[in-house]
Amino acid sequence: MALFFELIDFRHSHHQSENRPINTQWARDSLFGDGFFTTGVIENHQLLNSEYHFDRLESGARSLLFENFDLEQIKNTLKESLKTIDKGILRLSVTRSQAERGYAVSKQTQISVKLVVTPWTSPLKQDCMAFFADTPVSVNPRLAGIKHLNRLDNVLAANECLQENSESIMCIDEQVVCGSRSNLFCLINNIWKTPELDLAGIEGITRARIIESMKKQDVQFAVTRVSQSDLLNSQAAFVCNSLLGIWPISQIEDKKLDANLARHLQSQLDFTR
Ligand SMILES: C=C(O[C@@H]1C=C(C(=O)O)C=C[C@H]1N)C(=O)O
Repeated sequence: MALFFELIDFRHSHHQSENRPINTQWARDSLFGDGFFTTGVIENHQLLNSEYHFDRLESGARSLLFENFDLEQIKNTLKESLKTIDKGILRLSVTRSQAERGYAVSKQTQISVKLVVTPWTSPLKQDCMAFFADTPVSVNPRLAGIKHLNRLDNVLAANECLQENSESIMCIDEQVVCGSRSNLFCLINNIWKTPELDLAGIEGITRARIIESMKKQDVQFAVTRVSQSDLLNSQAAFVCNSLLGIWPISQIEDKKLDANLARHLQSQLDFTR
């Protein structure tokens, strides 16, 4: 496949750096993964669980020091955009560009928001077959929890999945953190445990909604350290994300799990995506 080359020569730009037009600035998403995003389901012209998505965007802007981040403008633009879109999958990405090169964020940055909508695809009918990824999850307490644009560890872990209904479980040494594209819960001694995300991983919207439902329904749960041995010896487990909802795991490595216990929880919580 032919390569696509692009040469950008800023040397003779007549614009002073502070007011260089956006199309001649350094786009920091492609250069450094500088930005954050959210992925959600559009139904009846609405972003499902929108408040959770907006909270995530607010948190990402705060954590990555995106000054002058205007969430209200995003909400209004999204509302207008969805007037012509009744159903689909939304990816909303936020990044910034600037005239100066280098890692440091300049005083004059231009924030840009990209909305990409793709057709809705129903989740798989088969249960999830999970395995421990060879790719470790990236550890950084300052970035833990944020759905930032630096997802190469997830990319490599997702590429380890050889079947459509498989999910690779990303770890820090023996500690389970998340799936390549999901969060994880497992049932141990009748307590649903989900890994703490203080060092790595993404605080998923679906994970947050499940925890809230568990609190309301008085289902025993814990946000805690989960070892690979804990998961292998669990009664049941599932992964979740904004597109999958709850996806029961029927096998982790060569250990069979009771996927019906995850389905029972789903009906107990009356949880839909
Ligand atoms: C990476 C995106 O979204 C995440 C990835 C998946 C996936 O790979 O199936 C699904 C939902 C999100 N956790 C994205 O570009 O939307």
